[in-house]
Amino acid sequence: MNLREKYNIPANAVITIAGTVGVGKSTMTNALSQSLNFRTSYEKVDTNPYLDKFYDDFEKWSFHLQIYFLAERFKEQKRIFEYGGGFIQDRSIYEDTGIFAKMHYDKGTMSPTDYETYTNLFDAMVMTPYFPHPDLLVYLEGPIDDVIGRIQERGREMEQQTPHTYWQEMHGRYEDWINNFNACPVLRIDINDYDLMKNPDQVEDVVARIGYMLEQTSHLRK
Ligand SMILES: Nc1ncnc2c1ncn2[C@@H]1O[C@H](COP(=O)(O)OP(=O)(O)O)[C@@H](O)[C@H]1O
Ligand SMILES: Nc1ncnc2c1ncn2[C@H]1C[C@H](O)[C@@H](COP(=O)(O)O)O1
Repeated sequence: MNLREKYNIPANAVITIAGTVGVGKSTMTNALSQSLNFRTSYEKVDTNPYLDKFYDDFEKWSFHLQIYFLAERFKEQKRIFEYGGGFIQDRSIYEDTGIFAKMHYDKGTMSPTDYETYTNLFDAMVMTPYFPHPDLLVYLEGPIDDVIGRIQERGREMEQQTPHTYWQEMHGRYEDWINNFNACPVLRIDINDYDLMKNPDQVEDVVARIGYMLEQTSHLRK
């Protein structure tokens, strides 16, 4: 019996992994998709035509980048729907508006007009009864120093050169955001409770918790 069957996880479940930059979403996405035999939906960083420019000049590029991410995530959402689920998604669409766009607007690096245009578009596309929400959002959290350590270790130059205050601000915002998030059920995971790099077998604990959480919230899907 595979782990998906062992922990009663429906074959059509859609599980999204959320959390701040560098916290370990892609690593978790990869581990879960392998153990559940699910498809993946990754954020494509290397082919993003705006990301480098954005880190170089937030003010100039934040609107372009948000529109790009929104289009990419919406296409992915469609793909997940067309396959009928069975996906692990690396980052949720909710973080684009709830964390990134809002933070840049609040900090003055996205203009009020651009922010309004973006949020209008986001709400029209996503906040409708037709938009399928994930069955579960797995939220990865951990101390800011660990997160910054991982960003440095991963080695994306644009992120390494970004001041630590940017990541600290984001980290604080994530805590507030998740405490108020209610679009779908949430499973919170402390990154120091697992080390999937050193002990890949620990993914079974995560799968067990996901199975339990999906069972507890199954009435929401019927
Ligand atoms: N459990 C872990 N322990 C130690 N390092 C980790 C762990 N999970 C991820 N990492 C490392 O942290 C960095 C960021 O991980 P990644 O999965 O790319 O994060 P995200 O997708 O959230 O930005 C990578 O260098 C990765 O190898
Ligand atoms: N919506 C976004 N706005 C700005 N920057 C974003 C957004 N979504 C992702 N990013 C950035 C943050 C990182 O530099 C890369 C990839 O994120 P990661 O958390 O490492 O998967 O894209």
